[in-house]
Amino acid sequence: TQSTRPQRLLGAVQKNATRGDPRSVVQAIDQFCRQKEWAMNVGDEKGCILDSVVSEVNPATVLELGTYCGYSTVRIASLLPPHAKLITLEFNPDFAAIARQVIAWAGLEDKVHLIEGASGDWIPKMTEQFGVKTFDLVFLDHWKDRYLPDTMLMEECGLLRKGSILLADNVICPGTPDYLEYVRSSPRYESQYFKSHLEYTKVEDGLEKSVFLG
Ligand SMILES: CCc1ncnc2c1ncn2[C@@H]1O[C@H](/C=C/CNC(=O)c2cc(-c3ccc(F)cc3)cc(O)c2O)[C@@H](O)[C@H]1O
Ligand SMILES: [Mg+2]
Repeated sequence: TQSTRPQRLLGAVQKNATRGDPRSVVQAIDQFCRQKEWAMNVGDEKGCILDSVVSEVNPATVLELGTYCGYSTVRIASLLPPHAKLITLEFNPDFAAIARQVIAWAGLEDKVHLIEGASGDWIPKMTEQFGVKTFDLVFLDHWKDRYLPDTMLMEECGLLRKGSILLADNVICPGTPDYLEYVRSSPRYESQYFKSHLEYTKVEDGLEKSVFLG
C-alpha cells in the first residue's frame, strides 16, 4: 500500500537524523521538504523567528495548536528550560502517530504532552486535566479559521495572563484575516508582524506576535 507524506517524512528523520539530537531532526525534515516533498512545517526561515521568540519568552508553559508531524514541537521543546511543559494538540490520529515518533527520535518525549483531540474540546480542560493555570506562550499553526475562535476561547477560559505571548504562523499565506484584524485592533493586544517567507518557498508569509495585555 502507498505510504503517506508524513510517513515518508518520518522515514527521512529515521534515516538521516541522530537519535536524541533535536537539531539533526529539524535539519533532516527541512532537507526532505526542500529536496523531496514540500510539507506544511513552519520551516527553517520562520523557524528561526520562532526560536528567537521562544528563547526570549523562556516559557514554563507552552501550548501548540496543530502538531502535524511535530517539526515545530521539536524546535520549541529543544529550547525549553528543565521542567517546562509543552502541550500540543492534534486531532488527526495518523499525524499524531507520526509526530509522537518524530518527538521520540529527538529525545524530547519528557518535555512534550501530545494530546489527540480538537482544540475546542481540550482548551476548556487544560486546567482540570493538566493543572495549567495560564500559558506563557501559544503557537498557533492549525486550521487558519480556528485561530480566532480558539484565541477567544483561551481568553474566556482564563488561560492567558498579562504578558502571555501568542505567536501565529501563516498570517499572510494561507492567511488568517479575521484573527489578524482582531489582535491588531483589540486594545487587549500589542501585535508585531515578523515578515518572512512561506516555508521552503519565496512566497511572502510571516508570523504575528501578540502580547496579551490582560
Ligand atoms: C479543529 C481544531 C484543531 N484541533 C486540533 N488539531 C487541528 C485542528 N485543526 C487542524 N488541526 C491539525 O493541525 C494541522 C493543520 C494545519 C493547517 N495548516 C495549514 O493549512 C498550512 C497551510 C500552508 C500552505 C498550504 C498550501 C499553500 F499553497 C500555501 C501554504 C502552510 C502552512 O504553514 C500551514 O500551517 C493538521 O495536523 C491538523 O490535523
Ligand atoms: Mg503553518
